[in-house]
Amino acid sequence: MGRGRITGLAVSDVRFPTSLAHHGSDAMHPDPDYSAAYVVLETDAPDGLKGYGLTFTLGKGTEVVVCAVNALAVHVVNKDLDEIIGDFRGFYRQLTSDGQLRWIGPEKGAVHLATAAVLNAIWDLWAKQDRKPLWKLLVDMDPKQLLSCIDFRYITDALTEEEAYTMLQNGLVGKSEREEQMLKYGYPAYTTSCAWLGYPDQQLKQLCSEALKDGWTRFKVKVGADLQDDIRRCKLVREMIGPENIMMLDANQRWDVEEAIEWVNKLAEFRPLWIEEPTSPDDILGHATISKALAPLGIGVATGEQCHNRVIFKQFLQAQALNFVQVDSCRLGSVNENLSVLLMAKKFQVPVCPHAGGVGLCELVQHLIIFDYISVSGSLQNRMCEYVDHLHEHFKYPVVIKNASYMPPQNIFIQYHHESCCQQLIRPSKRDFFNLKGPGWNPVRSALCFTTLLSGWDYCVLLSSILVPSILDCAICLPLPTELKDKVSSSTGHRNLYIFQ
Ligand SMILES: C[C@H](O)[C@@H](O)CC(=O)C(=O)O
Ligand SMILES: [Mg+2]
Repeated sequence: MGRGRITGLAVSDVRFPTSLAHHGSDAMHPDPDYSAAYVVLETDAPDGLKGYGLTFTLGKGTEVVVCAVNALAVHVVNKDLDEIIGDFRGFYRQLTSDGQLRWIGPEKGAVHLATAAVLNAIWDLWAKQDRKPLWKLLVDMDPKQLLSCIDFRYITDALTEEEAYTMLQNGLVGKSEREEQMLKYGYPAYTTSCAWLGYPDQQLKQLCSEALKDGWTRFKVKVGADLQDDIRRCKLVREMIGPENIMMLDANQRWDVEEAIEWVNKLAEFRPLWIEEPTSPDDILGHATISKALAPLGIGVATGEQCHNRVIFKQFLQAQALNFVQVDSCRLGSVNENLSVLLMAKKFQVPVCPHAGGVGLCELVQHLIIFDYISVSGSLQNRMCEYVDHLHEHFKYPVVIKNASYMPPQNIFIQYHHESCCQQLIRPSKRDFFNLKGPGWNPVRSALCFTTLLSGWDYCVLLSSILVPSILDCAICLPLPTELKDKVSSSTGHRNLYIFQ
């Protein structure tokens, strides 16, 4: 029996007000609202099978990506899944080389983010129909079929399909032992959740202390806005984690090239393993200059979360401009394009340490990096996957972290979205409401907040009663306090902030 047909595509603009608690804040994104353009593909399968995919955004602009997803729908709806999977490279090109849409790309920007969300949902369907988690679908896949999903256009001067095939064949040696190892110990991770730039020192110290108790040994610290603040916070973290544990820095594209070199030299005393995104993600030669200048200090350069396609990564690798490849599972053209970057990184012998600072990114990228270890890199040396501790409760199969490692998902599904979860995704949990409090919240203020909903309010947040939390789940419409309203509207950029549908 065939895999059926895609009969419908729905896309939601889902936002979480993480900026109000400074979660995810950095030197260039002080107020991120972790958000997603969330795609649901319906099929004519008798069991009503659906595919779920997302791409990650920071709030404003999600509506643009949603429009782009709808613009791509013409290539997706009424398509036969067997045809897609049977020529996945061709389907990838249909989405990325639409004769008109490519003009607002190509393979970058909102259309490429939208392509990622749609293709992630296709991979979700494939994994579900084969009743395997995505990592296992990829590990078990015949190398020729795996390569048939990749568009090698523009990268054959760095990696040919034949070279990639040889790599995958070589990767068969020791594969089952590495799979056993992953099932037993998981994939090593590092945490960014202790040291977002907007966190006060007290919160940073408390989170570091908790993370150390939980077994974390690798910590990423946000830097780049103020040198003295960076020195103070890096000193604090290094003192908390001790000389043996690993620290990384992340400047989120804040500096010019020379400025980056000078600034990192002044933070070298804290012995960071890498400086992440020291300058523009478009400046490949700039990264090469920084990498060369910092090499004598033993500080590597990492980048990738805003590198929009395989061609950029190809040039970073060819120019020896980075020491750590940080693929973003939802920015590149889904699994298809991520595979090409994993294979190029292997060829250039540069470790992949994926980006995962965003809603849903951990849930997806764990599959890619576990596959990478088992079937491509075969090494854990200088390799680790980012973990951030935000919003996992909204996923039907949230990531499982044990001893600071990603445990391979065992469920048959791709583990990151399910319809009931979709409702949750659209509906922040009480925890998100409490996050809405931001610093200085107290029960008195929440009590003052209680008023009946006046019609015409632009902003409201439906939430269960916070007087008797988790018992009375009656939804009470509440107006947001003015200062919160201003902050939220400034972060969302449009007047009608509604978090529910
Ligand atoms: C705005 C995002 O939270 C960003 O700071 C994440 C990031 O750079 C990372 O996780 O690395
Ligand atoms: Mg980063």
